[in-house]
Amino acid sequence: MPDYVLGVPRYANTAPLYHFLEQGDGIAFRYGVPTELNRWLLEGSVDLSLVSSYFYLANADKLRPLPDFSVADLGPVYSVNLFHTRPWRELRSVALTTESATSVRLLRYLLEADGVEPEYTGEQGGLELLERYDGVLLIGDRAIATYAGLLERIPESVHHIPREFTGPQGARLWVSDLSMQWYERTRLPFVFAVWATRRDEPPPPEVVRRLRAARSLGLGNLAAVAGTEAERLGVPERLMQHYLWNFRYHLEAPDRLGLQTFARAVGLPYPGDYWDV
Ligand SMILES: C=C(O[C@@H]1C=C(C(=O)O)C=C[C@H]1O)C(=O)O
Repeated sequence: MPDYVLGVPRYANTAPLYHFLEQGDGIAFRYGVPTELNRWLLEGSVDLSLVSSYFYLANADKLRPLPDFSVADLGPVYSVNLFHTRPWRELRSVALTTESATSVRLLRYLLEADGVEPEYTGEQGGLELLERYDGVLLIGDRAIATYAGLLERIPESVHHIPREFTGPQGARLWVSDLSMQWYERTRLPFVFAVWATRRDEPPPPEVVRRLRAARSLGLGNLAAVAGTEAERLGVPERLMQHYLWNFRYHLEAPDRLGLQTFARAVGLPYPGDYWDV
């Protein structure tokens, strides 16, 4: 039998889900950025994948999620950030990460809601893009590493997260956390990703059992996961721990409501049907 292929973004924020999942015994991983994984799942080159929530919603006629897995947050996420050198309401040009489907759509929604309509350009890169754009949207490892690089010291509490910095050439640099903005508008969690399969290919229960066991181990040993990821990214371990314990990995009722509210916000249907597994 060929291996059952899991699509995994190699991001610190997903590591608690797969750090303790062994490849082998019928399971293989394929790593990619979310936009690649989205495509691979539809094309059939992965079988069960973490996919961008927006991509799932836009393709809900073809995809179906697991009932109890998410990459979500209530309030700040720290790694889905618009870094900008002009105030939010005065943005004219924004460079968008090409790694994400969800955060790109979320940013557009949030800016439109405030009557802001900059020109958007897909770009790969980091803060150096601010030489050419008023803002740059980053997600995942690049976003958390960039944010960590700006911090002078590690905040002691989630209530003390600096949002204003001095950027290149002494200019003001703002960091807008999109999940926090979503929370301020809706008071709901924001779901960034779900595990999904194609609708005609139910997930094998044994694979789901192994995923759940791996998540239990990952969350139960978060310090170990954070240590590995902090070293990989070169960010302080305490910051990585703080970052990871803030995620919601279980797609609970408030997360589903957040997902449904996001669907409505962007004009997509919310099927709300999950695998019974
Ligand atoms: C919160 C994040 O979650 C990720 C964001 C995704 C997206 O925007 O498409 C997809 C997978 C998640 O792991 C992040 O990477 O910062």
